[in-house]
Amino acid sequence: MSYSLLIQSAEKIDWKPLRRDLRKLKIGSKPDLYVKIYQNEHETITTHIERDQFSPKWNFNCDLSAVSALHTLTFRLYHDALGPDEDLGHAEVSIAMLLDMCKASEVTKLDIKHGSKIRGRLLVRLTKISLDQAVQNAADALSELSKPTRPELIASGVKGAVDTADRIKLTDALEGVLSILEPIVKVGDELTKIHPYANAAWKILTSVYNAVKNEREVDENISKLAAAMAELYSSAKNAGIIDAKTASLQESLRAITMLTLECGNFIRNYQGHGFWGRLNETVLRDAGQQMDELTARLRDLRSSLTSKVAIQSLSISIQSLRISAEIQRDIQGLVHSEYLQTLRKIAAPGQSPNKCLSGTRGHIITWIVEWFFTPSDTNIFWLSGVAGSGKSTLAMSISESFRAQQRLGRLIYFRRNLPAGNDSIAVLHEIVYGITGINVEIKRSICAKLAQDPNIINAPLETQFEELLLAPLTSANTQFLCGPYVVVIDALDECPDETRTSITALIANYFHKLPSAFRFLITSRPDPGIAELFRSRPHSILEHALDIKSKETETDIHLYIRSRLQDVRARYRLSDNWPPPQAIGRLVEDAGGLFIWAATALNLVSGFDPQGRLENLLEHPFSSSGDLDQLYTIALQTNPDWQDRTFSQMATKVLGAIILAKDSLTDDMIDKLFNLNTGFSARLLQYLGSVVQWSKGQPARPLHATFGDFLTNQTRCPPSCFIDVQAMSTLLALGCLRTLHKELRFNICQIPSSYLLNSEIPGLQKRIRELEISSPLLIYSVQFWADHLSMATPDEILLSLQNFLFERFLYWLEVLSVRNQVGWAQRSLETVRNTTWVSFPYPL
Ligand SMILES: Nc1ncnc2c1ncn2[C@@H]1O[C@H](COP(=O)(O)OP(=O)(O)OP(=O)(O)O)[C@@H](O)[C@H]1O
Repeated sequence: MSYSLLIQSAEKIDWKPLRRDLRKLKIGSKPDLYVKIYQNEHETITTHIERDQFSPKWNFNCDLSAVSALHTLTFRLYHDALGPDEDLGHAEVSIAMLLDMCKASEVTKLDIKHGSKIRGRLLVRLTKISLDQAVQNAADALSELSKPTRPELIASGVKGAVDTADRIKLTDALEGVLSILEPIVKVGDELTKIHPYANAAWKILTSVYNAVKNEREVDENISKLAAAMAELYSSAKNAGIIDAKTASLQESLRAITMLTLECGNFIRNYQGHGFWGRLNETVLRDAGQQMDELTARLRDLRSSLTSKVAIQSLSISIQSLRISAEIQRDIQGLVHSEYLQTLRKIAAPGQSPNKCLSGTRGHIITWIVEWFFTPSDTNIFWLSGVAGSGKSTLAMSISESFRAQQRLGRLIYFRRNLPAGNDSIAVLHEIVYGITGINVEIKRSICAKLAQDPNIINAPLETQFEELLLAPLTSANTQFLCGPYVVVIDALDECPDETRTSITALIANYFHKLPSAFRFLITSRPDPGIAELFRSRPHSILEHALDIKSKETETDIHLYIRSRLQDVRARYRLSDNWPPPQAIGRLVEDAGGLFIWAATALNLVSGFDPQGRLENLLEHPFSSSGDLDQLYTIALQTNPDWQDRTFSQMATKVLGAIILAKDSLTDDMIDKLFNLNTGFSARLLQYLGSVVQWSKGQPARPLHATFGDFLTNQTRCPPSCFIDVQAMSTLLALGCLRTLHKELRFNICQIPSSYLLNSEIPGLQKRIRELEISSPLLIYSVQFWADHLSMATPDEILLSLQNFLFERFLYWLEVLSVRNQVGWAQRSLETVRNTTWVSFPYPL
């Protein structure tokens, strides 16, 4: 029996982040919610994510089939930023019961419970689809697709005529699509959000068209796929979508061009001009399945267009179709996920990069997207660029667009203050984990390897690369990989020295061995070590440096500044003739092609008194364009007290804690750490909104890594705010020690989680979680001690701290009633003693 399920929305979800989750979340953000649906505990389908909402509206439709109406449906609610391991709550109901509930009122409400607490309500609707209806749907679709476009040729019955007719049908359909796509491509930059996809789709279809024009044999099904594409375009044209005057129509057009890109790519591969290798029986069977899927997606999109359904649900239906088909095939999903949990993950910092402002970077995005879609032996694109030129933002946009197309689009990004442990194995595992989502065969093969040899995850890199990545991707059953699948590694230069070399070597020496359908985008500053290794592989690595002096960059920065100033004007209700006409041009000139300059300048202007701030900025004589140091100096001096020596000494400590600490600290914690007057850090930070992300009571973080570069470099930064890393580290360490002593007198403390989370002592983790009540500063202090102290302080202090910590371990064990585990405590202390003390973010 088939059912149609609608996950409409959720009513105000009652959720607050736990302290342990804070570092994964953006300050003040609302949750990014999605729902996973399980049928009798088997994961069946997942909605898309509705970001930043307590009352998300998914309007997500899907079909379910179930053997029995007694099957249970479980709806689990997740927050994307917290990962898939723990849900926020769930609702459970049998199919029969839900059908009954939906009879009375179309949409019904289900309580989402977390333990005994009701977190909110989920609005869903379940209806039966009758067999007749399903058969009728299928028959309609079939008859529509089988309509011959050239009846006279089909009817002629001459041998070979079917091939010829199919070729004509295919070329006709392609001509039809191309003639509609061409004007979109020509309009170009006006439709910048659509343009990269339309352009790439147009190029692929043109190459397919040129190739099939002269081919004798064309598969009948390929002609049907092309016909469905042509019909979609003709409907879109009739519905006025091709002219795309409004934002929602542009979204429709984007969905259409993305799907066209998929279809064009598929036809090209099928006809033997793309990524696939030899066509064997397995490949053909999989291709047939994929062809049916694509044809169905085209048909769905078309019928949605004609019934004028909002485009949001269109793109959702595209996604759901693909996801549901994959998931349905993977009946062992739950078992597999157990094995996959053993893979290591890159510890990602809370703050992910932003995406490019719509309309900017169109040229380079088009170029990279096209490059990804063009088969070649070179499978790594290395995008280098100076600090603040916009690499991370570009990386985020590209990975997002490939993720949305279900082409992996995995983004791995490094930031200086990341905890240790992001080494080449973690990167490899992250990719292995990512590729399990591509194809069930790959997932099975990786899980089988992990099941058969659980210790593989501790084997040398080469063995793991071959067995966990290369073998699953090149095995007979997985040759059919319709690339490109894209992995983006951002800010490679921000890995600490000891891991950067090994990760760069992994990329340079191993990635080229992967099937050509796997493409990598690596971004970094032009670091000499990275450059040397990458340039030794010219056949597999294409290098491109972001040009900050180019006309395109200037135009993009112009657009960015204009758009942000418009926002400021609207926010402060300024007059229509603000900003003055020369202002934008002058800011663009001063930015000198550096996005970070423009972003910081606009942060400054958008704070208090934008008119005055803009005037100040325009009056300032910058010695050269893109002079970030002067801009940062201006940003600091928005607080007039910097002239005062005592103030500047205290303020430098606060900035030092923000720049150097691995874990972000709140204003209160910083005050305590340095024994400052309560509220000093908060008063300082409220002036620094253009360079530090912070709000009262929340952890403070530098908005960009270049701010730390500036403050810690004596030649760039004024003496009053220069941070001497070595001296500041000692101060921080001593501050931690002092605070630790003070706090210990009052609090039940917590053992540093990094030592205990892997503990073998039964029940200990649970006890620790229960005790997670005391002082975040204490936790920070101990972790800080463990991570940093020995680098900056003399041996005696280190030794006394180690002994001190040992005492504390004993104390904690007592608190946790596991005192007899002294042996374990001693081992932990050994771990502490043997820790390599080199994980400091800045070289000392
Ligand atoms: N296309 C864009 N649209 C909107 N904002 C952008 C764009 N490019 C960059 N920015 C802004 O400029 C700032 C700097 O960009 P980004 O962090 O991407 O530079 P980067 O080259 O990665 O710097 P670094 O080498 O220091 O890591 C970002 O904070 C971002 O907000």
